Amino acid sequence: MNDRLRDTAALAWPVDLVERYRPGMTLFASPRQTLLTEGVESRLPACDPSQLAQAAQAMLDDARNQGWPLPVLMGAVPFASEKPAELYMPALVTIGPGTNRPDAPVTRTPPPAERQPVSKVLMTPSPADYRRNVTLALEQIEARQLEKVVLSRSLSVEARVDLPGLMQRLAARNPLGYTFAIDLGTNRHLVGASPELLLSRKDRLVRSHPLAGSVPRSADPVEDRQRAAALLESGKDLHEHKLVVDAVAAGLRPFCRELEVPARPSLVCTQTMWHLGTEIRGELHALRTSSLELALALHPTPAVCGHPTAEARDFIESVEGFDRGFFTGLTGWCDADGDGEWAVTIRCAEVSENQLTLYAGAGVVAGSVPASELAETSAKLRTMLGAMALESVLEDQS
Ligand SMILES: C=C(O[C@H]1C=CC=C(C(=O)O)[C@@H]1O)C(=O)O
Repeated sequence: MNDRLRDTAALAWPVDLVERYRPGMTLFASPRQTLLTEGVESRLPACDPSQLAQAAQAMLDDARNQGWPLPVLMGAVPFASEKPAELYMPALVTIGPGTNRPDAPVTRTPPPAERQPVSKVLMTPSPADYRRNVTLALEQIEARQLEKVVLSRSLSVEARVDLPGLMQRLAARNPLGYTFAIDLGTNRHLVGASPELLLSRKDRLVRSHPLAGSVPRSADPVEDRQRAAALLESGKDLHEHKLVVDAVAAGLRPFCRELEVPARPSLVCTQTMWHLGTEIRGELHALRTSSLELALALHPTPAVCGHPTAEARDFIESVEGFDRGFFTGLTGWCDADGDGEWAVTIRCAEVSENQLTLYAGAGVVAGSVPASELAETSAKLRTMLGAMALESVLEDQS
């Protein structure tokens, strides 16, 4: 085997790869498989965004022609896909089993997060401005300018992050989701634990698992189950969800000879949230359509932007007050055969030396309540804050 690709599937549990992660590497752990990469062989040069998937495929084909057994491209595409993506072919890829193996722990007991002093907490927009943004969105919805828009906020904190420990805790808490740490260069990392699959491709089989319509979990088990049951019956949330499912199905249909779209969503839960989710499966017409091409064809879905897309994007730009960067973009990998997995970049943070920026958003449709959307974004922020013992920063902010 070429020494640039190590396949440890027969030997390792995901635990081994997650524990081996160090800053500067890239980790992408999913129920299907875990990839840990080191070094950068080549970076995809900036190109016309409409040519991104073709440029990526050309780079992977070149590498294969030079004798690599199965070249892989990893990285992240920002929310605004006209901005530069961070996609590269790693020098060394280690592939291990996925996190969804009942016989295999995702991590041994992860090291506990150490409490630490935090300073300079900045929320953009402020909680009051976020509620005001939701009210403005509801006016646009009432005036039929929009049907749905996803509004988010960012939280910057000055704090030091122990990235290896954080990745072990996130992976242990997110065995059915997508745990990632992408090296963005110059000491910056994009890290997260996303519950949402934008697109996965294995041979002709494609899968997408959009989530939309959510409620925070409760510590009281009875109340927790009641909230989940109410979500499944909520007309507002079912409408918010259907907009996403319809868009994903419409995006995949031209590429697929068969597409299965369940009529009703099911419940998906994380440590902090209940979501409505629908798993969509399709069979591709043509094997040359890569996972990256499919993922870019779907992006941005109404789970992160809104409906209609262009109007929602303009509204987000006019009120949100910060650059989303990679948040609500896509993160994952694609190999030279076109197989790959792309998660929606949510429940995430950008980490640099001693600065941390976290993000969370919520879908607004007719019937949304500003205070509930604010509470939903706080609960979503707790995915990352909880894994860093930083939940207290929300106390004065939500
Ligand atoms: C934009 C986020 O969540 C999306 C994904 C799942 C459920 C969502 C919702 O119910 O609003 C959002 O569409 C986020 O977590 O920051």
